[in-house]
Amino acid sequence: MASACITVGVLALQGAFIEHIHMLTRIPQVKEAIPVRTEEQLNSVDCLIIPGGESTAMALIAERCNMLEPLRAFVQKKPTWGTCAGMIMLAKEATGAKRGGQQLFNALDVVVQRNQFGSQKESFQTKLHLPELLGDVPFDAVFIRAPVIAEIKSPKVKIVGRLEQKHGQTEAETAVAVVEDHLFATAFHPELTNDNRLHQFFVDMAIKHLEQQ
Ligand SMILES: NC(=O)CC[C@H](N)C(=O)O
Repeated sequence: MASACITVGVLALQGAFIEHIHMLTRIPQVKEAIPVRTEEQLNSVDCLIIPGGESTAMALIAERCNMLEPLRAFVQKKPTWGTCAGMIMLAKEATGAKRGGQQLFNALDVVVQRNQFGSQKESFQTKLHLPELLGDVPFDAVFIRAPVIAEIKSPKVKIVGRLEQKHGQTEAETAVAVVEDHLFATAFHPELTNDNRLHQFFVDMAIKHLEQQ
């Protein structure tokens, strides 16, 4: 595959997908960034971003559109980045899920805790260092009713970002960004800043993974 041309899909069933598409238009290696709502669109992309929003709603819509199984199959193999609600969807397990449980895409071998910081008004912005991904320059991370990684279930999961300060009940050092093989997950919303370095990281990661296939 020529490394200057991948098609990135952004799951567009619910949530902040437009913002991701705007960020991706600034990445030179992205040939096209498309909203994904159908199986046909999913089959046409090289990698996928699952945006923030509301994971319970996203799961219900995915089920209603017959997208649950195609998405589960996709994320097993293809590079995928889940942000906030997208991170919850990517996980194998979520605590604080709605009563009766909620459908997940079951790929990332972690337990996520939903709504770790409380309600919308407990949203906050904080600087995070992600040294393996971004070197020394911190990233302004926006947390909106955000989850955290509560438990890591496999040695393949690498923590690449941790909270630097305590927030309410949540301790400093809590994991908020992880990589596992072809999967990347962040508890915050990188598409709501002007900083596209994490989008660049994901595109580079996806290209590397696809070249190894
Ligand atoms: N900003 C977000 O994506 C919030 C996630 C939401 N609290 C959920 O459980 O799905």
